Amino acid sequence: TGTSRPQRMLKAVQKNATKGDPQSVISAIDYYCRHKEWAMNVGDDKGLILDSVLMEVNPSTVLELGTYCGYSTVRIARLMSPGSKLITVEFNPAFAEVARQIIAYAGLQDKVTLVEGSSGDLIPKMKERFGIKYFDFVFLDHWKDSYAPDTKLLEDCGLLKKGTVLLADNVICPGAPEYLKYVRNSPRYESRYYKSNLEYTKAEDGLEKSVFLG
Ligand SMILES: O=c1[nH]cnc2c(O)cc(-c3ccc(F)cc3)c(-c3ccc(F)cc3)c12
Ligand SMILES: [Mg+2]
Repeated sequence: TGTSRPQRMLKAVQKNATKGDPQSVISAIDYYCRHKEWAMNVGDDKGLILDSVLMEVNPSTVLELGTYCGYSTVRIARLMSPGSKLITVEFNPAFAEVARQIIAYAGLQDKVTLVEGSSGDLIPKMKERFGIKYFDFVFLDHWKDSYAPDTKLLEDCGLLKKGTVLLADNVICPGAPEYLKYVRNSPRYESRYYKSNLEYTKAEDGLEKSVFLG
């Protein structure tokens, strides 16, 4: 055994980024994944769309499903106002361990609570464990088959309010057809597709933005 891809990504951040500078962490990861070793970060193309939707919402509470190495966690938290909170859920302990270090290297650990476990188990515990009433913004980037069930679970747990924005990665590649059917056909959502590219490639992918109407 040797190092894992996430561990090599962390090394690249520690070598090439400046501690406490989130933009340099983002650039170091994008450079590494574009020129050295591909990895499933949302990336710089889709990342610009994530940034603009996030800034439009200016959320006080954010839920991220799927931390991986913390790239999108850093992208989101760097744009959040003082006092706002981001909860990010990661199932894989090895990913979570690297993500904690990348988030800390960016200096964003005070805004971010990283929780290890399954989204299906953790979503019903958000209110009691983290004192969350509602999420203003949800970034779905964990596993395509979980997007629809987890969205219904967020509704059932009363964690969405009128105006909450859901933004889902990979709705084309690898694709989340059941999720798209759900949010595009439900009268409770206003949805639109942002066409882009699969991270660090020329393949098409995109983000689906869905506003909960209450
Ligand atoms: O699973 C993912 N979660 C969150 N974001 C992902 C992402 O941004 C990209 C990919 C992805 C990987 C390889 C490829 F050729 C195309 C797309 C995946 C993914 C899909 C199927 C897999 F079997 C394992 C990874 C994920
Ligand atoms: Mg993704």
